[in-house]
Amino acid sequence: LWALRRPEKTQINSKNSDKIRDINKYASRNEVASALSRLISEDGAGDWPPRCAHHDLPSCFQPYQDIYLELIPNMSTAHPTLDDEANGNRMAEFRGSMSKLLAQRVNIPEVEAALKRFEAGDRSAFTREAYNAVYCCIAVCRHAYRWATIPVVKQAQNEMVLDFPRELDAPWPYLQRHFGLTAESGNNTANVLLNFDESGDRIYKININMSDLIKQAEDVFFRMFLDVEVSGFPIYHEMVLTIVAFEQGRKEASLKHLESITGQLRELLAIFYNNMKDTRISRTVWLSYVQGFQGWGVGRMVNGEFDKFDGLSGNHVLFFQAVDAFLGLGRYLPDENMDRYIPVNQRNLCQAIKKHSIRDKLNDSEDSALKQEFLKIVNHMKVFRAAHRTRARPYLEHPAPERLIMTAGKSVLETPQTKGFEDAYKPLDDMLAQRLEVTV
Ligand code: HEM
Repeated sequence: LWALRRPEKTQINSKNSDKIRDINKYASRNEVASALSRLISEDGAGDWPPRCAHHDLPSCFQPYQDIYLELIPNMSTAHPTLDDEANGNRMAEFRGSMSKLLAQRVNIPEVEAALKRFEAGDRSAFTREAYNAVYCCIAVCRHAYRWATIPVVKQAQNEMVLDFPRELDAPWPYLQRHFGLTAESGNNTANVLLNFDESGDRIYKININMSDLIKQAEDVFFRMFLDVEVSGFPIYHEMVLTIVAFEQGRKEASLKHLESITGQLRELLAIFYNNMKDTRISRTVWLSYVQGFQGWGVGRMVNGEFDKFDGLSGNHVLFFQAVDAFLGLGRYLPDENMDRYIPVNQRNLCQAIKKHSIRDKLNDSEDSALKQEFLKIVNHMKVFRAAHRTRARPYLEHPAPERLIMTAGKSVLETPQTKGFEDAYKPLDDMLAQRLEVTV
């Protein structure tokens, strides 16, 4: 019956409507507009950031949401212990309860049949916004099972391969195929961007019964990533207009659009400057309570070699990839990581932006105003990268004796040979320094 009640919405009904119409108008003539239009209609379910129908899940997926919401209050503890056995017991208990409830309530053949119908193009089964909600839900359930206790503890970090309940494995390949990704872990789109409903409330929180300090750190941290894409959208629109105007020889108009990007970029980066600080996101709790859930660090043996997947990183964020492409800079992530963690429509958008980047077509004498404007954007990005580098470190440096040194995006950094934080963190800090250096 629910199939009858949920026709796919094609109508655009958001504050972005005018811009979306504009983008669609250029889509047949311009590759960047076409890639953006596709991202909006497919991954975004008609908008960007993507729409997500968390309160309207197809019935066979409802148990996953119920189980997450039922179990998650038990996941965090205010008193992490260094006792390996006690931690092992906590993990076993959480995983045991989750496996049991999933087995009792989820009907795997129904789940797979619904995903198969969607894959075959049948949108009567569920809408794109419901599909987005399913993606987020299964991804966060997998991450909850992966860590089983927050703060993340060494026992979980030391696992190399982890068997997931069938209910969590069966839908994953369909979802990853749909978004054009290969990782067994979640990613910034699945776990963070899609984790908001239409009113902007975050659905799958991590620390339910913890202190206000922890809850605020969690809320503010994840909200930043949504807000970056909210402010990013009008910039993507202006990127299209800058490129289209330039390609049509309307350089004055192109400059106006570029100037608009510079102004909006300043506001977007303020989201980062205003929030990534101790008073908003406490350094005393971020590492232990906020970051760990989004890590991964397990994998599988492939042809005798261990293949490990990583968790989430700011490097997944579409906006920064798009700006780099617009500036004509090389990519930060290697191909393998793009294919694993970045949805294909986001990859294609950045590729189209890079291909049509107008910066290297500018002529010294005629286009100096455009050149100058691009330099302003470069400077904003340099300031962001320098600030990100100095602000990230104290969060990662904070003591968390229950765990090994780890970032969510690069997994455990520590080996028996590692000599403390400096030593473990150096390669990552070097990557950030290197990225700052190539931002020219
Ligand atoms: C406490 C919070 C944060 C920490 C500890 C942190 C740490 C790091 C580290 C170590 C890297 C390099 C390794 C990697 O690629 O994964 C990185 C990359 C990156 N992070 Fe963060 N990050 C934080 C928050 C953020 C936020 C809020 C954003 C954006 C809204 C962000 C955006 C990026 C980007 C775009 C990169 C790729 C490198 C670049 O483009 O310069 N990070 N982060």
